[in-house]
Amino acid sequence: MSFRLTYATMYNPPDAMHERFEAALAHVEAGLGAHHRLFIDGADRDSARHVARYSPIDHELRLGEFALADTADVEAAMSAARAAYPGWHATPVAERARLLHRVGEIIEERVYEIAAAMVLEVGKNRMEALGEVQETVDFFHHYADDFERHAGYTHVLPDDPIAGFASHNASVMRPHGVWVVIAPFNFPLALAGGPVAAALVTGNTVVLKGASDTPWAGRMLADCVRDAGLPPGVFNYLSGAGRDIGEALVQHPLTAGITFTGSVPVGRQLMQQMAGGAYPRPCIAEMGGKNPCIVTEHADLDRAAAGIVRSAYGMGGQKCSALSRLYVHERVADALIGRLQAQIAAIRIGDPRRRENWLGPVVNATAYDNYQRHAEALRVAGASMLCGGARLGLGSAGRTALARGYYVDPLLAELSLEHPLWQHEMFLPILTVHRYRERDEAMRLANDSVMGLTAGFFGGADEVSWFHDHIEAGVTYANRPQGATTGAWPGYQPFGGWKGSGSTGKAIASFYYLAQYLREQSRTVVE
Ligand SMILES: NC(=O)c1ccc[n+]([C@@H]2O[C@H](COP(=O)([O-])OP(=O)(O)OC[C@H]3O[C@@H](n4cnc5c(N)ncnc54)[C@H](O)[C@@H]3O)[C@@H](O)[C@H]2O)c1
Ligand SMILES: N[C@@H](CCC=O)C(=O)O
Repeated sequence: MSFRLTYATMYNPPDAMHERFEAALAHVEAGLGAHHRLFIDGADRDSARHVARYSPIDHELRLGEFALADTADVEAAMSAARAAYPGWHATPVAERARLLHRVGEIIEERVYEIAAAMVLEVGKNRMEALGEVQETVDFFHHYADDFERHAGYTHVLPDDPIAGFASHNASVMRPHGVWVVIAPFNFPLALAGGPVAAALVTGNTVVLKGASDTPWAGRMLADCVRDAGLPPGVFNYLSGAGRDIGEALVQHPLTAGITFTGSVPVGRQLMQQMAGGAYPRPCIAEMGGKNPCIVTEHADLDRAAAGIVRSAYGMGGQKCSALSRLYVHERVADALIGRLQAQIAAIRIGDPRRRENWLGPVVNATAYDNYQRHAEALRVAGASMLCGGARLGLGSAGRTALARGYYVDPLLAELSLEHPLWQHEMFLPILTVHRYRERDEAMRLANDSVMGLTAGFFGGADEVSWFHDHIEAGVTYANRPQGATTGAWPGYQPFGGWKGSGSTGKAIASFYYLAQYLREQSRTVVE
């Protein structure tokens, strides 16, 4: 079987992938410092303000100058998207799908260059970056195929049973208009590209806003959409701060619907705003996680340790799916913790441009300071610090090679259950552990969160259905060493949260996803 990159296969790629990545990285680094603009109405557009951005790998590594959109740019993008809407939703489904497949092909042609830029911009390692770009490709193809497979969701229904009349019925799904996509920093391409593809194939036009820390990824997506030849105004890209242009987009009268991916507080605020106004407008909000894993006394502990370390510390814990709460049966707790300590000690931390480094920096100074704050809170609370707790980069007494970036040690701590950090999404490489006695206690604790995104389980095969029946989470994994709670891939694992982690109960790339970008019209015509 030939190699197919997913988050589950990325641990063992062929050498050729590394070689191609390294060539692309050299090419991207040679072009650093360029000026990046917005993309509105089919054209690159300069803005009144710009910001110089630096890499979290090295605070002196200047990535480039990035446009900061203002309210005039918001107006221009919204007007362009509104003007393009009638033509785009009248475009036959097959043509829209063809154009989206073309975007997917272009992203795939650029997979190494885009991944190299994302290593620099986000600080993720090369395989995580390559995975994210390939995931974006798959989103474009998946949604284009899915919409065609559903024949645009049009259903002809039986004629009314009325004597003397031919009364024909149909259910037709129609787009909403201008769809705003607001993306997070941690998957700035995939979690922009996925919703953009879904909104476009269903006939909406789009204004995308990237996160403040990651304007480059969104701009690279805009390049691919532009080069695929979508009509002007169908897709528009803005970069800038949430509080400025994010709010302006949400409050804009032309905004017909939103897909937001980000933190719980912001998501809930946007949901309220979208429910207010003249009438409620759809808001797909994919939000945070505080994801648990249960390990029973029947678990394969080597498998468990591998899955736990990958999910708690991969990408520095900066995944909504990251594992942050571990509940282990007391009879196997010491054995598991010993394995975790050994694996954590073997993690290579450092410049993620280098093949050998698995863990790069956290994304910015705020995350770096939060790590110190949380580590200190754990110490003050008397937690048993089993691994880590130190900052290794900027301003620390740490290793010189790391001293210019936001590097931190993976932290593992045994913590009393009363501590508030069991409830708080830290979004950092920090895992807290509790030893339980009764399986039901572990389940009660795992479900003791307002969030319910992903959950992991390691135990006997005869315990798996108990886990599935009782866990309150939208994405579940049993006995998976490739990732206890992380690593969903379009077409394999639909991805969406329960409780406070998601607003719709329908997962990304699921059978039910695209319908959320449409509104139903019942049509009765009497001859
Ligand atoms: N459920 C999922 O699929 C998923 C996926 C990735 C990330 N996340 C979550 O995202 C968070 C990390 O990402 P982040 O730090 O970028 O999140 P964030 O909530 O800080 O920002 C997300 C986006 O919202 C924008 N924004 C912020 N305030 C806004 C406002 N008032 N109005 C409009 N837009 C605003 C930001 O600029 C950014 O583009 C974590 O909580 C993580 O769990 C969830
Ligand atoms: N899709 C990714 C998580 C995205 C959120 O940050 C995973 O499944 O690990």
